[in-house]
Amino acid sequence: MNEIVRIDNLSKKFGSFVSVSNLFLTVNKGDIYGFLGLNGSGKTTTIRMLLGMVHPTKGSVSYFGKKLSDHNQAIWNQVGYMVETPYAYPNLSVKENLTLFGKLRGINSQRQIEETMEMIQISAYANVKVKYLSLGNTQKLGLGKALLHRPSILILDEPTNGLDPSGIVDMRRLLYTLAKDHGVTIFLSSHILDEMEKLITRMGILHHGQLIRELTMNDFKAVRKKSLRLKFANGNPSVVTQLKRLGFSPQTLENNEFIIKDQHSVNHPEQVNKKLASCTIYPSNFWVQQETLEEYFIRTIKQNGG
Ligand SMILES: Nc1ncnc2c1ncn2[C@@H]1O[C@H](COP(=O)(O)OP(=O)(O)OP(=O)(O)O)[C@@H](O)[C@H]1O
Repeated sequence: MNEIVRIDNLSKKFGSFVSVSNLFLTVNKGDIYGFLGLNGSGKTTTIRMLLGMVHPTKGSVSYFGKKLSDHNQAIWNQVGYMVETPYAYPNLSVKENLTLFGKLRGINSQRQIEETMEMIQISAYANVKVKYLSLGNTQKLGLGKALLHRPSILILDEPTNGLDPSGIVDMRRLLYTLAKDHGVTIFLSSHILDEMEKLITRMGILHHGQLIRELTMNDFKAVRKKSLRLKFANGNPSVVTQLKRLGFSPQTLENNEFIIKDQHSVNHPEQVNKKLASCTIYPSNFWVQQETLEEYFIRTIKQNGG
């Protein structure tokens, strides 16, 4: 089945405050779905409803076509999650912790524990007590707990929270490997948009509890703004006139930098370069600037009332 999660008209009110409003969303097999939103936009509330930790005011959540309910506990055999820095016993080693958490889930196979440690790339620390682990490795261990029963989908709320830059990159690579090599579908929220840009295959932007945009990474690559940038080593007051004479409509930035935005030029920078050279205009830097996910996210939020 392609559709793993379906969120259908989901809303949550706390008193009169609407935290999540009329949310429709699907997560398909193989997605690495980035759930993006500012602080307080309703991401955690949604994730808690996905995990049955918060009861929706309205709407439903389904996994594999079956609605989440108290009578359908078997669903949790296929779901793994990490919603906050997960607990581990500090005086037990990584392996002892996973063995213990495995037993609580009815998993007694040492092989499965070893395989889990390989999946989360922590085997080198198998015998290290958890209290001596870095935060990055503690988060990996949390992922290991979530993966012990080999779920089809992993739901993660801010998995890189508190990690240093190298821990963040490590976590991104690990999640990519889990999706690519182990076929795990991932739904995750994060604030670190430049990392998300390198990882996710689809995204939903949540704003004031509403899903204001949903698109694939390929859609994003097609719709993001692009412009041609020219930078000159030295100031030349006639550049703008020369560029206009060549048919361009340049905008001037600081530091002898100019932007050309017309689509033909952006799509054919080599033709622009040729024209410039024919008039002995030689920029020291010449490149196509693409809107980053962070810039696109901020633009989308602003278009929706900021
Ligand atoms: N139990 C609660 N009672 C009252 N209001 C709540 C409760 N839980 C969340 N909220 C409110 O709902 C809104 C959404 O909160 P939520 O934690 O889901 O946002 P978030 O997008 O996860 O933010 P962050 O990125 O800061 O974690 C916030 O305004 C928050 O104050």
